[in-house]
Amino acid sequence: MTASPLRRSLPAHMVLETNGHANGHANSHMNGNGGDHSSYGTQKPWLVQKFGGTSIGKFIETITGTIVQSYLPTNRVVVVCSARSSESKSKGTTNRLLKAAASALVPGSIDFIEVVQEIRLDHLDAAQTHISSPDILKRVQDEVNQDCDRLRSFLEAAQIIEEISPRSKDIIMAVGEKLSCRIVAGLLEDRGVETQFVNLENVIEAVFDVNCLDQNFYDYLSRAFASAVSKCGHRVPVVTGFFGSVPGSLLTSIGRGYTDLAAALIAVGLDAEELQVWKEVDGIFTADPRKVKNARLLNIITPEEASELTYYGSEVIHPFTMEQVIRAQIPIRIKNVMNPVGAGTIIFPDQPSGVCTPNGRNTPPPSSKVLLENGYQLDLSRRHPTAVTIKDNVWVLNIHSNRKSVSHGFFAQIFSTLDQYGIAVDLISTSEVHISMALGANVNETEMEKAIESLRSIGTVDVMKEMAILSLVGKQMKNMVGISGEMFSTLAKAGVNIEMISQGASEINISCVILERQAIEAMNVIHEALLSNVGKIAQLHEDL
Ligand SMILES: Nc1ncnc2c1ncn2[C@@H]1O[C@H](COP(=O)(O)OP(=O)(O)O)[C@@H](O)[C@H]1O
Ligand SMILES: N[C@@H](CC(=O)OP(=O)(O)O)C(=O)O
Repeated sequence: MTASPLRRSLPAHMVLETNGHANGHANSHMNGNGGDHSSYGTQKPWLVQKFGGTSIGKFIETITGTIVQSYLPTNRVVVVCSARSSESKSKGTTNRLLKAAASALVPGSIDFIEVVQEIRLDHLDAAQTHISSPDILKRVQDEVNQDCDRLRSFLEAAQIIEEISPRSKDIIMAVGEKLSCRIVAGLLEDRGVETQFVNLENVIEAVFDVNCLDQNFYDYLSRAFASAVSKCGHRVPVVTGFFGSVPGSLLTSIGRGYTDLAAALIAVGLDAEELQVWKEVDGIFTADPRKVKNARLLNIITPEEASELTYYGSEVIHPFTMEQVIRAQIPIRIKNVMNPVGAGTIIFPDQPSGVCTPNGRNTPPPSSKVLLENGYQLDLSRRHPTAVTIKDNVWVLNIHSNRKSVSHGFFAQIFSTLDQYGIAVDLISTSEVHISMALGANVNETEMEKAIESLRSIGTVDVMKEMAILSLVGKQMKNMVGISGEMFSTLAKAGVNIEMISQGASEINISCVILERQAIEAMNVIHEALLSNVGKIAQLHEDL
């Protein structure tokens, strides 16, 4: 066990040396006394902590006064910040910045000036409220004012040229993470922790093809990020979760929630012992705890399960995060800023022993065993589903081919049309002349209508809106005879009409499309039947 009150020990193999191969370039700025490259603490393992925007907005005192500090005796901590949201993400700084960008494009509009001022005041107010040292406060205020002045000039220039490219939008969005880091670093300094502000905005120097954001790209990023972070010496790096310049733009290529990925890549580059994603929920539950009263906290979950859950509605962590960290065999732990002593949920692979990691290291035996030996009460061998999730706001498209002959080319035409309008398909079910697709309606409605119009040249198209995808996820489900039968008969008994079924594309997920208005009820009955009494369910499958 380590000295920290908040964490339990991790397997010895996860305590690793500092990365020696980082070769990226950092645009880091000194905060305070400058960098110290002394060897202080170099033996301590790296721990990467990512804090979401609403956590920084609401719980900055706990983060800077308790959470970060409690790990300093045992770890070299890296703090990665999202843009602040003082109420909810929808009213947060990133959304305000995107609103300002849109308003700057309206000729003659001065709304963006007001938005910049709101952002400025929000951050100045946070600094004033929480920082007691006049010197530190003055420095943070100057930094906030400078960032906001630059932002305003940038938006004014954009209005003159009447253009905001995807790259410019990224530059605008980056201000959110910079301001957030200024405040967090200032508060930590105020509480006696030496910090260094690290801006990842200009770290990517190599040119990558937008169509080729492959593993080489992510490996490059993790090296570059680690290089920037490891220049901080004994200071705690406070790192912008924004990183640029991603080919095709960060917003388009990675999407919102990119800070999780930044933290994951830093953890990989530093060979960290753990990546902690701090949220306002105790971890990953058997169902959304806001919607299912009896949802249980899961102490461990595999990355595959976590990915399925995030893609299908339980967006606890950005889906790209898992693969990167897991490739490097680094556990991810979801923890709650409102309950820092809680163990959280650990996301960790259950690969067989002796698997070689990409850097050639021979990994020790499977995680659950190793973790158990080290004091965790974890078990990945559950013989019941792991969780149920719903994704709302889904559209279903049923297309019936108007061809009278063989159907080749039918699917190709459909997918090229969807591609043209940037529409992603969540679920699919087909016959030779018929296709049903569930589409996550995060797409632009106008684009969707245009795509549907275009698809009508291929066949008859029926559209159903206000649908939801219900997914039952579990690593062990492939071995559970009759589980889909139980799922669908449970739904039938509750009077839930099933529009479409998809099973088999992923061995660990059974999904169906239902009416959105029945989604919460459906999730609750499935939870009650298949996830509440897990002892009984396991026994049932043992008997089968
Ligand atoms: N299976 C699940 N386990 C935990 N949280 C879930 C799950 N499904 C959905 N959620 C929701 O995801 C949200 C994630 O936590 P939160 O920190 O509040 O989000 P954000 O970082 O987006 O502000 C929670 O509000 C929770 O209700
Ligand atoms: N600020 C960004 C990045 C992010 O990761 O946010 P959060 O960690 O609060 O989900 C966004 O709003 O998308």
